[in-house]
Amino acid sequence: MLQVKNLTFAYNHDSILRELSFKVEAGEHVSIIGASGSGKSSLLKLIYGEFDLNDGQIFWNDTEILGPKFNLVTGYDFIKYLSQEFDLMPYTSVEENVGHYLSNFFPKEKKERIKELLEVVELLDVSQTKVKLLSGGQKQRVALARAIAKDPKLILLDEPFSHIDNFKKHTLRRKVFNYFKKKNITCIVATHDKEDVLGYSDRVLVLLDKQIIANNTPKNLFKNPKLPIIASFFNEFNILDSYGIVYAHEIRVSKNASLQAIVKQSFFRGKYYLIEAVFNKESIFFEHDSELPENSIVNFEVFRSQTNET
Ligand SMILES: Nc1ncnc2c1ncn2[C@@H]1O[C@H](COP(=O)(O)OP(=O)(O)OP(=O)(O)O)[C@@H](O)[C@H]1O
Repeated sequence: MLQVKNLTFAYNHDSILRELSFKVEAGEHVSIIGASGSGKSSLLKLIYGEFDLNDGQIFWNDTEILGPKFNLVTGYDFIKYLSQEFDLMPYTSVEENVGHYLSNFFPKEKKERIKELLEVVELLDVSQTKVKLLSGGQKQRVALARAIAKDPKLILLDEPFSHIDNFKKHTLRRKVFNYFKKKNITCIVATHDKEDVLGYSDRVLVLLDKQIIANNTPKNLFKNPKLPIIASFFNEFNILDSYGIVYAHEIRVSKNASLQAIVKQSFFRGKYYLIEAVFNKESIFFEHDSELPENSIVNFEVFRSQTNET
């Protein structure tokens, strides 16, 4: 189990993270979300032991994670950290990069393991290619395979699929996250992408103003977003008097409804249109199954299909 106790950290004078405390159970999948600059990457680096804390402690079971003041070599064998820069060996092949930390004593097993890893990240076809010739997305997948090569106990991923195209992203994400669950690898992911969270994360930590302002399941956060920053992670939303935060999918056009708005624009979104309309002199957004004519008046109501939980 990972335990973060009262962590405070500053790069310079002002702290960027203040008195953070949380636990992550073995095998759990936790996401860290928050605006750009809220400290997600820094928190992962601190858990990895890359910096010294100003205050507080981090433990993996009984081992205290210590920074460079106490360790000559950064990091611990049982933790892998995949940063946004991939840190690969450009002039060697994909296979050699992935096998870099694997023992050479058992060449047959090593080869099989590399094959298994390249299957997970879908790179078998470029196994002999030099890394410098790969695209950004392919490099990210090599880095991912290398990070999981020795089955760490804890893996820290910083926006792990950010460079990967949408064709691959869905299957890759499924394969990688399922692999962690199967191997009971604890995983902490800093992400801006709700697709990394929904359906995969057991819990989400929300960073705001240097602190964790929510620590809950994706379902509870989605159903009951207490703050705009949480709602905005999941969908377009509005703040309406007497309702509070209302997602775009919680507004329904209905002839007999009492609220009225004037349509400004319809945006095609695939399965639906996102409609921008003016209500009480402010823009509101809602989902609708067809385009609506500009300047038409629509009656709408707020409906919430799910009961909110805390
Ligand atoms: N090496 C550094 N030295 C000084 N300040 C830094 C350093 N790295 C990050 N910061 C600052 O710390 C704060 C948190 O940065 P961090 O990269 O952890 O945020 P983030 O939430 O991961 O952002 P993003 O989502 O854009 O990756 C920012 O104000 C950033 O400018």
